[in-house]
Amino acid sequence: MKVTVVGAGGNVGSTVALSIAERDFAKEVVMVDIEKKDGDNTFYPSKGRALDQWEASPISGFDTRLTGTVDYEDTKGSDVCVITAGVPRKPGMSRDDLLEINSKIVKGVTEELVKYSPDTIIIIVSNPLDVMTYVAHTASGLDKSKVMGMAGILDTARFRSFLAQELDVSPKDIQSLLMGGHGDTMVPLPRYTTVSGIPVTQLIDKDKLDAIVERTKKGGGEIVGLMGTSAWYAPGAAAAQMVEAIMLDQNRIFPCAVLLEGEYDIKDIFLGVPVKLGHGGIKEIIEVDLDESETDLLRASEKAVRSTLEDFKKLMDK
Ligand SMILES: NC(=O)c1ccc[n+]([C@@H]2O[C@H](COP(=O)([O-])OP(=O)(O)OC[C@H]3O[C@@H](n4cnc5c(N)ncnc54)[C@H](O)[C@@H]3O)[C@@H](O)[C@H]2O)c1
Ligand SMILES: O=C(O)C[C@H](O)C(=O)O
Repeated sequence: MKVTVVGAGGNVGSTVALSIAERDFAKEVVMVDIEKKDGDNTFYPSKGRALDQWEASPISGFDTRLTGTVDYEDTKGSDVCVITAGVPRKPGMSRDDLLEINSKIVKGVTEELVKYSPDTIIIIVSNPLDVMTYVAHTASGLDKSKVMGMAGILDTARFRSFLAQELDVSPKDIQSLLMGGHGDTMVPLPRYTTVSGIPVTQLIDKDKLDAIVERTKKGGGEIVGLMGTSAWYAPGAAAAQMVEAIMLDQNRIFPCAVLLEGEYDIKDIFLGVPVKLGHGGIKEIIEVDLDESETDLLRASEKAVRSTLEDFKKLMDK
């Protein structure tokens, strides 16, 4: 029950680590980041954040050991590794603008991780998400069931939280599905959204629902506009939920970015679809019926991700 989080000296990574610790199912969370120089000083953000979080254990009541490091040897034998290493976007940027810098980081980090944990499961968080998951899969040599991207849980959580606010109901009672890439072309699916089993379309006007769908698609950008950098609380909780589902073999159904090989008539890219998560990683890709307009939206999202993937391949050829 060992988890590694790389990029854990930063915002999302440290939140993933704390969220895992607070759930108290893992024995150990190793937090990796690089050292930072400032003049004559050298700082170790992953060690600092790990120590600060471990000091919260008596108050929050968890046993999960949090340790910080810059040495991959300490990650040896990890069951699950979460990669949040990379640069977040700033206002005016798209996630795709991070392609060049983050692909180098994710490739390097993945190679280090599999050196010490050749059977691990990898969850990618770094953006642009769908292509970074492709990069990690290629660099790791791991089976496709063991490499996945976190985005759909976050995006559906945004959709669910906005609906809960509009309907004045508990967010816990809203279930939803969302597919496609983690960008503005993502495809929230109101037809697969219910409030305790009641189709949401029966509870809310079409205009209001359409506005909430649009807000969800731009949910990441809304936070960037407010903070000058991207979100971490909801993304951190979402990645921790995936780790928990895998390690406790919960067989939970979540939308995750996975390698498609013909499912939904899509091949050779990572894209968000519903999957069953448990021991071993992705146990099953679930194919749901989509109507014509939903299929068109998924195709458009596939096209957008494919275009970023082509850009990545061109970078590799340079
Ligand atoms: N998938 C999602 O839904 C989602 C949500 C939020 C953020 N993100 C992405 O997650 C990434 C991290 O965001 P953040 O807000 O935590 O940024 P951050 O700057 O706070 O943290 C990133 C950390 O990565 C570290 N890092 C950089 N290069 C590294 C390397 N080679 N090895 C180890 N660590 C390295 C940095 O030192 C930094 O501490 C960004 O790419 C962001 O776009 C994705
Ligand atoms: O929006 C971003 O750049 C970060 C992340 O993908 C998000 O959706 O919050």
